[in-house]
Formats: sequence, C-alpha cells, structure tokens
Amino acid sequence: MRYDNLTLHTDKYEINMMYAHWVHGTDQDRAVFEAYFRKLPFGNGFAVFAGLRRFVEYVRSIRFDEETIAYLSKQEENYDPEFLDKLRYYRFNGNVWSVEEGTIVFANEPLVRIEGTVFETHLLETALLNFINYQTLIATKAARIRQVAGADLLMEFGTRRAQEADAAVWGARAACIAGFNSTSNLRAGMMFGIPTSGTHAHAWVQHHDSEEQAFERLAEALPNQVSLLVDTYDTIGSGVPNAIKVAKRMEKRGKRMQAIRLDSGDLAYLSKEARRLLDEAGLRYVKIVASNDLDENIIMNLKAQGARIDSWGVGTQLITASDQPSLGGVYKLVEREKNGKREPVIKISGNPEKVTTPGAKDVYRIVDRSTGFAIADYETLTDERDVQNGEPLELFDPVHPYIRRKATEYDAVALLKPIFREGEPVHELPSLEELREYHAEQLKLFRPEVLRKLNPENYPVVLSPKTWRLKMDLIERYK
Ligand SMILES: Nc1ncnc2c1ncn2[C@@H]1O[C@H](COP(=O)(O)OP(=O)(O)OP(=O)(O)O)[C@@H](O)[C@H]1O
Ligand SMILES: O=P(O)(O)OC[C@H]1O[C@H](OP(=O)(O)OP(=O)(O)O)[C@H](O)[C@@H]1O
Ligand SMILES: O=C(O)c1cccnc1
Repeated sequence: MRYDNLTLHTDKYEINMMYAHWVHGTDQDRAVFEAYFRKLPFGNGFAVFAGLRRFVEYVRSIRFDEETIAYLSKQEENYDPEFLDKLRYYRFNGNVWSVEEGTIVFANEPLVRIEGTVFETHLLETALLNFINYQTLIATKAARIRQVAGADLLMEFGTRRAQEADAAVWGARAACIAGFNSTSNLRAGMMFGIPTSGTHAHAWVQHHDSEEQAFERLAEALPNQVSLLVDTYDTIGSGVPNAIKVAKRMEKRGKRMQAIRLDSGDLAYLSKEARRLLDEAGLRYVKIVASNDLDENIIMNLKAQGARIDSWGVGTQLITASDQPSLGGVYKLVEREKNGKREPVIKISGNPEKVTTPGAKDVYRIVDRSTGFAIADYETLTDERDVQNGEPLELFDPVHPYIRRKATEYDAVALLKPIFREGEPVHELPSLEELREYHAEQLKLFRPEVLRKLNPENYPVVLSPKTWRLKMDLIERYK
C-alpha cells in the first residue's frame, strides 16, 4: 500500500455528499466555499497564515487510483460503480484564491476561497482545514516566540515530541516562516531548504569515561561545528570548565568552539555564571544556547532576569502548540447554484458568532496613507468595486454597527490572490526565504498595540455595507 497518496485524506462525509449529489444529478452545480477561523489562538492579537504550499501540492496530486477505488467499492455505502468510475477522472478544475503564507490574518475573514462544482469542492474541505489549521497555529506560536526573542537565534527542536512525522516537518517550516532560524530535522531541511543545526545528547557524555574525554572527541570529529552540552553532571562544577579546556585546545589547532548548551537547572543563573567563566577564559565568542521546555513566557522571563543566552532551542511547546493544541478553522458554503443562477447562502446559529457571512467575498487590508499603518480589514462581495476605486469607506464593526469610522486616504491591499484558475496553478509559490521576508514586512504594517502578546488591541475586520445588508436580509428571511 502507498502511504503517500493523500486522495482519501478526507472525511467520509465528503465522499458521501459527492455521491448523493451525483445520484441526484446536481454534482455539476457550482458552489463557493470559504475557509476562516472564528477565534485567534493563544489570546494573541493576530495569526500567521501557513499551509498553502501543502494544500496546493495536495490538490495537484489528487488521483483516485485502482487501490483507492477498490477500497471505496468495499464500503458499506455500496457506492454505484459508475460513481466510482467518475472518481477515476476527478481533477480539480475550479478556482482557488488564498492569502499568502506569512500574512498576518485575523478571525472571521476568508483566508481561502474555493469555487467549482460541488463535486470537486466538497472533497477539499478536510485536507485544507487539516493543513491550514495546524500550520497557522504553529506559525502563530512561532511568531509569539520570535517577538520575545528579539534578534536571538531560534532553533526548532520539536520533532521527537511532535504529533508524528508530517507535523514535525511542516511545523518546522511554519515556524521558519514566522522567524525561526533553523531546525534540527534534517528531512525538513532537505525538503524546504531550512538551515539545520545540532548539538549533542547527554548520551554522548554518558557513553565516555569522562566528560572531558567526551567533549574532546566531539571537538576532534566536528572541529567546525561543535556545541557542547554542559549539564550532564554539574554545569558550573565540571561542564563549563571542561568545555573551556577543550575550547582552549581547539584554539591551538586554529579552531573555534561554537557554543555550549544548557538544558536544565536555573537557566538565568547558570547562563550568567557560564558567561562569566567563558569571558574570564577569553572565550567571548563561544555562545550560550539554552533548551528545556521553553516557550515565549519562559524566554521573556529569562530575559527579564538578565540571562546571558544567545540562542534558544525550542521543541515541545512550539511543535505541539501545547497551550492551545488546535485552531478551529472552518470551511463554509457561502454561495450555491440554483436553476443555473448563483445565490448567496447563510448558516444561522443560536450563537451569533457562528452565523456565516453569505456571498463570495474578497478581503482588503486598508492602510492609512498618512501613518502607513493598517486600520482595518474590509470584506466585500467579489463584484463590489468601491475599494478598488479608492472611494471613501464606511468602516463599521459588524457586531456593534454604531462603532464606525470613515477611511478616505487609504491604500487597499487585496489579501486573496488567485492560486488556481480553472484547475491550472497560476501563482508561483514564493521560496521560504521570500516568505520569511514577506512575513517580517507584514509585521511593520501593524501598530504595536495589535501585535503585543498580552491583552492586544482588537484589530477591526469589517464588512462592506452591501455585505452587511445581504447578511441582515438573509437572517431576516430565516427568522
Ligand atoms: N530562571 C528561570 N526562570 C524561570 N523558568 C526557568 C528558569 N530556569 C529554567 N526555567 C524553566 O523551568 C522549567 C524547569 O523544569 P524542571 O523542573 O523539569 O527542571 P530541570 O532543571 O529541567 O530538571 P531536570 O534536571 O529534571 O531536567 C523549564 O521549563 C525551564 O525552561
Ligand atoms: O525541551 P524541548 O523544548 O522539548 O526541546 C527539546 C528537548 O529534547 C532534548 O531532550 P531529551 O531529554 O529528549 O534528550 P537529551 O538526552 O538530548 O537531553 C533536548 O535536550 C531538549 O531538552
Ligand atoms: O541539537 C540539539 O541540541 C537538539 C536537537 C533536538 C532536540 N534536542 C536537542
């Protein structure tokens, strides 16, 4: 069996809906879906979108081959063989718009819009949400860590604690988009061109007769890349002094030790002591790396305590997003075809936050020309032209419509870019380096009040008056 075919990486209900549409002859009706999330993770003021590359590769790879068809034919739904035959020819021929990876995004705005037949669009829901929910979550966690780390090096160490192999590599990539500098996972390095880095485990020290011998042997084997883990027995009593001896011997061979790593104990105290000992030995160039269940709060605390740590290895807390292990992104129908005509649809809910916004939409970032800061994200129906024409905009809060302001002198940046047109990829996916730069530029668009980690200001995501009216009319109709 091939494990790399993602075609059936979908919930059964998608296939069942496709089947029922086929049975009733409505499978070629058009539909528009939008993906968005309703609540920002970690109490953060923004999220960092990621997952598009994985989704694009998935869409292009969908093939119902003999093995998948044979498997489906054995399901108790007893799908008609003619339907299964149709699946053999499944190719996505629709349109996709998406925000770019690395974009700062907010709750309740479309991140991906998919247009096509119901047959082809239903299938994509599960995989799309699986990819963007996880990767956006990790990129957002990474952005929080980058924010407190300042210009320090951040190394992603999470693979051993990640929720399996795909999460490890795609999580490493998401972290890198949002500002991590390297990963310990060589496969992620090879797949995506992420710089890789590695020190050594306690086992290396335990395997030798003495700590000094262990350090010396590693330094001999890896003279250009050696970082020594100094906490196996006694960090200040033996680890750092032994590392200093080895660094001095390396100097005689014309080599420089890169770093020492602290992985337990009081990282603030130990880093200050280690820095003092290294400096006294004339080893100012030897950096100090810290690891041990770090997250943004501990890193911020360590910095506040004056820790002398140059780079941070972050594993578990990042790769599992342990304080909030899932993002609740959803995929909702916003438009259907009825009797050959497109019409907006709504999902009503007792919970006002869960009422969907009908109609196929675009979203624009409204940037105030005088300050250069983004002041709101503005959702319009796709056929509206006010924003593109630079007309004055009424920005009002959809939950509290009496809170409003006008925008006149603004630039509008369309966030949704065409990715597939009639099944053909039309967007060249940027390199990881380009995405990192783009993400860093994105951050400059927002006031610090929106970006701060704790109790950030709520950034407005608003509806155009036309979108708002449509939503109110449909709510009225179903009341
Ligand atoms: N100065 C500090 N201030 C705040 N948190 C710290 C400080 N130093 C270390 N930490 C964090 O506190 C936690 C300590 O974990 P733990 O109680 O397991 O101690 P440990 O030193 O790792 O012990 P062990 O030797 O069993 O690994 C880690 O998350 C670590 O990053
Ligand atoms: O703490 P995290 O943020 O998850 O970072 C990864 C951890 O994985 C390693 O520990 P482990 O005990 O697995 O192996 P070791 O023998 O190399 O310390 C490493 O020393 C870090 O502590
Ligand atoms: O290179 C390291 O130090 C490393 C890598 C993965 C996990 N823990 C540590």
